[in-house]
Amino acid sequence: MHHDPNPFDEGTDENPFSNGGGGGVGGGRGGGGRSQFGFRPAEPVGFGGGRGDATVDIPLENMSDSKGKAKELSQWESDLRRREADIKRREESLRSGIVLCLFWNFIAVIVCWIRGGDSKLFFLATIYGMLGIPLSYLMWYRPLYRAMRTDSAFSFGWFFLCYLLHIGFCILAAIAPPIVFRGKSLTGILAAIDTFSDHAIVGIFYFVGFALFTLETLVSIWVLQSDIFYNQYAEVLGVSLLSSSLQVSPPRLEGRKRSFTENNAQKATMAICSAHTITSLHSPCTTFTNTGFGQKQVIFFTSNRKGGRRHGGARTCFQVSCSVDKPVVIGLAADSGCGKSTFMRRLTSVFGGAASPPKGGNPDSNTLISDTTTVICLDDYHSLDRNGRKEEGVTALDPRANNFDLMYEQVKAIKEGKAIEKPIYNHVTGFLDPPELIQPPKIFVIEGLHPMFDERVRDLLDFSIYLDISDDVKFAWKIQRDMAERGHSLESIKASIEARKPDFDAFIDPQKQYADAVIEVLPTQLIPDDNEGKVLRVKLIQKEGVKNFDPVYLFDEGSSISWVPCGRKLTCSYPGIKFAYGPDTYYGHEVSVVEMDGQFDRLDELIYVESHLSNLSTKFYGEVTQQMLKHADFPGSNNGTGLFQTIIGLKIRDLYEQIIGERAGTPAEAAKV
Ligand SMILES: Nc1ncnc2c1ncn2[C@@H]1O[C@H](COP(=O)(O)OP(=O)(O)OP(=O)(O)O)[C@@H](O)[C@H]1O
Ligand SMILES: O=C(CO)[C@H](O)[C@H](O)COP(=O)(O)O
Repeated sequence: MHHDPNPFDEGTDENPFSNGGGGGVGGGRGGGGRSQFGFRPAEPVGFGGGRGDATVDIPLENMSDSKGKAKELSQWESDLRRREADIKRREESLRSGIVLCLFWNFIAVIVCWIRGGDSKLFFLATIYGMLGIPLSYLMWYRPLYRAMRTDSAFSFGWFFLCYLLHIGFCILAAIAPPIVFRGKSLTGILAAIDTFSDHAIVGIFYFVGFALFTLETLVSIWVLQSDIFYNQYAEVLGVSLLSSSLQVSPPRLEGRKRSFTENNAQKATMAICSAHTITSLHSPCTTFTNTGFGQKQVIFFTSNRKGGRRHGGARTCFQVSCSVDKPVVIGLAADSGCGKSTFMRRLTSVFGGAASPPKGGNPDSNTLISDTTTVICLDDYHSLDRNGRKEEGVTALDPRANNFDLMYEQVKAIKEGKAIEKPIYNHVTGFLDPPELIQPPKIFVIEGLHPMFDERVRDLLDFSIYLDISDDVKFAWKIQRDMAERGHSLESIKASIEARKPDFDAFIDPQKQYADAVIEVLPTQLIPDDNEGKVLRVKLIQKEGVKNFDPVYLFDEGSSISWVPCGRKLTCSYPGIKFAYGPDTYYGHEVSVVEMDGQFDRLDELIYVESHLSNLSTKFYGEVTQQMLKHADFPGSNNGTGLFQTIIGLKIRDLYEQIIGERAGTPAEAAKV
């Protein structure tokens, strides 16, 4: 009999090995309909009963990688220092210029006085010189210097006003209108013409003075109006605002540089910056800050050599949006030996890197760091070491053996972008080792027994996952690992599982009600009375209504579906593969459940299954299959555990990108990793 179990696909053969066949799309959402697919009380998901200005943004690059970010900021600062030196040099030449002008004015007036001019001219020229030279220092050179050193807008404003007065005086001197003593106290053009007709020598002195004042005027105006000057200053201002928004002190460039580049992790607060090019009709690019998002964000436009190009009247500027780096925090709960490490390896791989323990640190550290993620193990918050637990007669699962206050304080600190000194529980010795320094990453994962146990810690999580491994499967996995890899006897493994069971039920298992996604691993239903535990039935239980998380679905969102993909497009050997999808309730929450029972024969054919799943948050067609093939040797790659762990990894990447996009006030696209 041919029965097409997939109503949406032509030519899919029935799975000759499946127990009961596919059955097509479940009819209706009534009890009978769903129980058919394993979503009903007969086989509850578990579940606690009941139901349920003309700008165009062009993403240029993302600087939120912490190493890239530090490098970028360090390059930025050295560029800034160079530009600051440029501004200072220019201002120094201008001040030397006015000193020269006034000195020459003094000489020229003395020559004029000697050639029969009025002695009062000499006194006036002396006053100009004596006042002008110190005033230029006090009124604009020093304010500029101060503005650069203290980032004070007031100093900058004062400098600007005095600088305009300086330019005004230079113009007046270069013209020398015949107001006082026929203007001869200043060596401007009118006085030069006047004196030249009387005494050619004096006239020449005056003409030179006129040339000097004119040059000083022109250079001063050029410097002031120059885009470079303006934007350099804007940049000085912008970076100082950025630095102050990051609470970096002292507010000197040297101080900032130290903070950003010397890995002074305890004090420095990191920023996530997204750089975009923006085509702006404003010219030049303007500087502004946006102190939204809890006073922690600064956005400014700036032009530089790379970004300050003009395109048909519009200017391409850099827009740099920075927000204080508050890592996205993920919680992963599971009992020991339930696949947390395997899941973490899959997650890290989704972000394109491998994780390793902190370099040069404790070789028994439980922490894994990659470019994007830092995974800490909550075992490090055991307050009692192995002996301590023995003496007190408590297991590691008992809250009394764990320091939740410290866990909360430290997860909170990381979430605020601060580094922490986290303790280490040494699984080799059973002692608590000296702490290790943990820097805030992009994604901070807390994995272990209790990530959702303490309400304060739970509230810090942006997303939470629970790996729910049924007792039989857990037992099989534990035996496999602890006997083969850790040399434990079968009896000791059994005894350990039994001893932990009451505390597991009391303190670990209840956390699954808080999880945004649960991966539930059960024995297969495809083999009647299976007791081998090799073939698994795995459910991905996804909470509805979680911010930045759109549940994955099969075929048709919200419907109930049972699907046997085996046939022409997917090779299956006994006992075949069966998928199901449908809505349900889980601890009173609306959930969507995707289920896979069985295992893949050929991983490359997974693309066929992938193409029928939606909302996968992949970046390209086939990414799930690619990830699975990449890690074909990881435990669970041939079944739903690997598939759903990979999918959750992609969803976490998507969630991260959305959160960062929101925080930086830029399109989520900009935060893509
Ligand atoms: N999806 C899977 N399919 C089959 N076996 C698995 C799967 N995941 C894990 N295992 C088995 O369980 C063992 C423990 O996995 P893993 O080290 O990832 O768990 P863990 O939760 O990190 O353990 P622990 O907390 O004790 O360090 C693995 O060695 C493997 O034998
Ligand atoms: O449940 C556990 C989580 O990994 C461990 O058993 C607990 O951390 C104690 O470790 P150990 O047995 O090495 O003293």
